[in-house]
Amino acid sequence: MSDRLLEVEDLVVEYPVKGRRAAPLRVLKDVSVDIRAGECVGLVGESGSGKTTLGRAVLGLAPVTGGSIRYGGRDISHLSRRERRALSADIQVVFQDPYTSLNPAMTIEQILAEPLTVRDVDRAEARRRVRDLLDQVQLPADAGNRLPREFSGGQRQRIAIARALALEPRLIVCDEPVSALDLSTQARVLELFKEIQERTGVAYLFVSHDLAVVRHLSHRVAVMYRGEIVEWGDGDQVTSRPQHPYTQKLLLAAPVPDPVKQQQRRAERRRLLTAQRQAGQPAGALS
Ligand SMILES: Nc1ncnc2c1ncn2[C@@H]1O[C@H](COP(=O)(O)OP(=O)(O)OP(=O)(O)O)[C@@H](O)[C@H]1O
Repeated sequence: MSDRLLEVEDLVVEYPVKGRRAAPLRVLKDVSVDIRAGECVGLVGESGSGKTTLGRAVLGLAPVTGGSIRYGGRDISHLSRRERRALSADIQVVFQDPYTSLNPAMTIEQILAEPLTVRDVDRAEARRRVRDLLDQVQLPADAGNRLPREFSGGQRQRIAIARALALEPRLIVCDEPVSALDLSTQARVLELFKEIQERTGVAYLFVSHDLAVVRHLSHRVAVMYRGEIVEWGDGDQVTSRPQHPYTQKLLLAAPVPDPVKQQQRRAERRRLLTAQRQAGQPAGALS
């Protein structure tokens, strides 16, 4: 049996375009990637490259027009609503914006208990589980009585993570979960993601435009460019010694705290762009 939890093979996602003869917009082109149980796979690429669409396809929220997505060996590319709902205990999501992803009218306890009570967990048990979830994301027990607006961005993202953990999923699609946070909050929330993964063995598909964020967590990394995966492999290899010119540019564009290193990278980036221009290659989106 395969040790793959999720297998995406030759995936194509297309959106219809208005106009009778217009060809559909092909957003993902034969994308193949897989995630093992307990693994973090980072998905990087610039804005519009198709990262979110891949995450949405895994969640059943994007139209799959070719290829397949298998979870635990079962094809989940075209599930009915009922089948998809049953799968939501296994595959969860944390969205980018902690300000819009939590219902502002519900208390934190109601938000965290909802997925449990929908599945007939009794109220006393749900209350116990909510306390445990708050503890897992390092929020105090009395946070349950409060509303989302009473929390900072980082705390709200902790609540969103707790909600995703409520049903003990095996896979969480994390769609830019730290990019709306300031740098020091980002670091703390990333540590939390890491700690949860080590403790629970949950797998992540971790979407980010920021190679530094992905490097911190990912066992393997896939790099997307214009709807295709251009590089895919071991996280250290891809983020430190990338082979594809697009990944090299992505790496060189990442901010570096050390100004000397930053200057070296700028010089290296200029050399790379000049070499590409001389070789007659297109400069690419990052130039
Ligand atoms: N519902 C939709 N209908 C039509 N086109 C769409 C739809 N959703 C996404 N697209 C297009 O698909 C392409 C990829 O978008 P996607 O959001 O997956 O990129 P991304 O890499 O996640 O970018 P970002 O980092 O900005 O979120 C874009 O050109 C986008 O305009």
